[in-house]
Amino acid sequence: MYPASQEQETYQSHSQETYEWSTEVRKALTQIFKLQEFRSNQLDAINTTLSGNDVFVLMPTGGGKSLCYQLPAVIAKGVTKGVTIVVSPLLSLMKDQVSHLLQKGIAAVCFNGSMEPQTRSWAFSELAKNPPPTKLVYVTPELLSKSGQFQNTVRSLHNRKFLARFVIDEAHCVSQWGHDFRPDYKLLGNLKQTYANIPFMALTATANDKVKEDVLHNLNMRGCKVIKQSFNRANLKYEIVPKNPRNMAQSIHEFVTNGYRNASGIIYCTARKQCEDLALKLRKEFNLRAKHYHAALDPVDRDRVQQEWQDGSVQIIVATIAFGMGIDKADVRFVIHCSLPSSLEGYYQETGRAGRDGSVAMCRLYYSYRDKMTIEYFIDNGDGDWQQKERQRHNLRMMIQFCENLTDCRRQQVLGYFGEKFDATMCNKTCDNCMANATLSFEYRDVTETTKTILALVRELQVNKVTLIQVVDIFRGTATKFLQSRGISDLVPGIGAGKALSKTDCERIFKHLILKEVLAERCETNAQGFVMAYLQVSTNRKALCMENLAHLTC
Ligand SMILES: Nc1ncnc2c1ncn2[C@@H]1O[C@H](COP(=O)(O)OP(=O)(O)OP(=O)(O)O)[C@@H](O)[C@H]1O
Repeated sequence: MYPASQEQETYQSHSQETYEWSTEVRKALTQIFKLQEFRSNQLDAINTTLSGNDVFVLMPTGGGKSLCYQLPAVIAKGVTKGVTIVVSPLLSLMKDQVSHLLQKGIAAVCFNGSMEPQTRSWAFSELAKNPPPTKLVYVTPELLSKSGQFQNTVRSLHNRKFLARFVIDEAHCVSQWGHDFRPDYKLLGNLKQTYANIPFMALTATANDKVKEDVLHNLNMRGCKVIKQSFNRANLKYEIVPKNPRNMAQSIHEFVTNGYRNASGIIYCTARKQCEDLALKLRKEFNLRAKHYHAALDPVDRDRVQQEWQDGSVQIIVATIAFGMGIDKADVRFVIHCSLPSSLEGYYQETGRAGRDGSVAMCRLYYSYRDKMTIEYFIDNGDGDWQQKERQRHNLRMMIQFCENLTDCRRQQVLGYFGEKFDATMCNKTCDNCMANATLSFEYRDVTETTKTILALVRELQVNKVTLIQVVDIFRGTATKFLQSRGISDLVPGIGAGKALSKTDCERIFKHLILKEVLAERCETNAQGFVMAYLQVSTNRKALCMENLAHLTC
C-alpha cells in the first residue's frame, strides 16, 4: 500500500492526534468499537470530517470505510455536532449496520419504505428532541428524495444546529460510469447546495478515475479532499481459466477438493436459473454444501441462506451479483465467476469479497468469449439511453481485453484501469499471467498486413451474415463446405490467407480487432429465435484510419 497518494500530496494530511477531539476519538476506537489501531487513512478521514470539511474516501473493499463515519458520529467535540445522516443504497446492509451499532450501544435508526408506522413516529420523535439522542440515521436515497416528513426533519435538525454531516456510502452509485448506477442517487447533488455548510463524506470501493470525477461532479463536491490508497489486494490470487459450460460443476468440484475442502466461497453466475442448477448439481452430484441465492428468493429464505453461509453450515453460496454488497464475512477463501462480469469495476468489487481477513484467497474466472454476446444482448435490450449503453459497451470491451490478455500481470491491468501504476514484480507470481511468464516467453507481432487482408475479406463476406468463428475458418481455408452451402465463391480475396496461423492465433487477432473497434459484431435474432453475432467491418471511422492500423501489433 502507498500511504500518501498523488491526490493527497496537494492536501494536508489529517492523521495527527493533536485535535481537541483526539482523546475522545482514541477512546471511542478502543472502548466503543473495541479496535486497537486505525487502518490506513481512517484517522485522516475522521479528522477531516470532524474539522467540518468535505472528504471523498476511496478505499478497497473491506478496507474499513464504515468506521470513517461511524466513529465521528459519536464524537461530541467536532466542528459540527448532532446527527450523522447516512445515505446507502441497500436496505439489508443498512439494517445490518444499525443492528451492529445498537449492539455497541450507539443509537442508530434506519428509515425505509417498509418501516412500521409506530417505529417511524418514534424515530421522528427522537429526532425532534433537543439534543436528539440518535447518533446515526440511515436512509435510502429514494426515501430521502420522496419523503416530505423526512426532509422537514433534516431541515429542522439543521436549523437547530444538530445536523453533524451527510455520508454518501457506495458513492459510485451516483455515476453512470459506475457498474451500479442508481438514478435516485443523482438527486443527492441538491443536498450539498441546500446544506452548503454541512460537511459531506462520500465513500466508495471503486477507484476508476472517471467514476471518481463523475461522483464529485454529481454530488457537487469538486475540490474537496480526496483520500485514496492503493487498491492492490495483495492477499488475493487471480486466475482466468477457459470455460466449458458442460463440465463447470466438475471443474469447481476439483478446484474445491484441491485446497478448499471446507473453505467458505462465493460463486457468481449471471442468471438466477444458473445459480439454482449449479448449486443443485454441486450438492447432488458432488456432495458439496452449496446453496443458491438471488433476488427472486423469498426474503425469509434469502436471509436464512445468507445466515447459513455466514455461520459456515453452508460452504458455498451460488449467487447472482445481487449477493455481496455489505456482506461482512471475513474468511471467504475463494470467489469464482462462472460468467463474464460486465465491467472491471464489478469484477474488482466481487473478487474483493474474498480474503477480507487478510489471509490468502483465490479469485477464479471461467472465461468464454461467447459470454460477451449475452451481456451485449442485455445491454441492447436493457434500459438506458444510447450514451449509457455506449458506456456499458466500453466497460464490457475493457473486461474482455483483460480476459484475453495472457501476458500482462492481472493486478497491473486492473489497477492500471483504475489509474494506479503497479510494478508487476510486486505481484510475486500471484496471478496466472505472472506465473506463466516465469516459464514462457512472448513475442510481439506486427499484424498490419494481416489486418488489411482480414478487412477486405470481411467486407466481402458481411452481406452473407457470417459469424466470427465462420470467418476465422474461412480465413484459414478450412471452410470449403460452408462456403459451398452458402454459395460463396472460393475466389474471394483473403480466403485461406491465414492458413499458416493456428486457429487460436487467428481468433486472437480477430478478437483483438473487435476490441480495437476495427471489426464489429452485430447482434440479430435468427429465424430459430437464437441471438447471433454477425461480423462486419466497423463503421467507426477513427478506428479504421490507416495510421491506427499501421501500428497494430498483437
Ligand atoms: N481499524 C480497524 N482495525 C481492525 N479491523 C477493522 C478496522 N476497521 C475496520 N475493521 C474491520 O474490517 C472489516 C471491513 O470493514 P468495513 O465493513 O467497514 O469495510 P468496507 O470498507 O465498508 O468494505 P465494503 O466495501 O465491502 O463495504 C470489518 O470486519 C471491520 O470490523
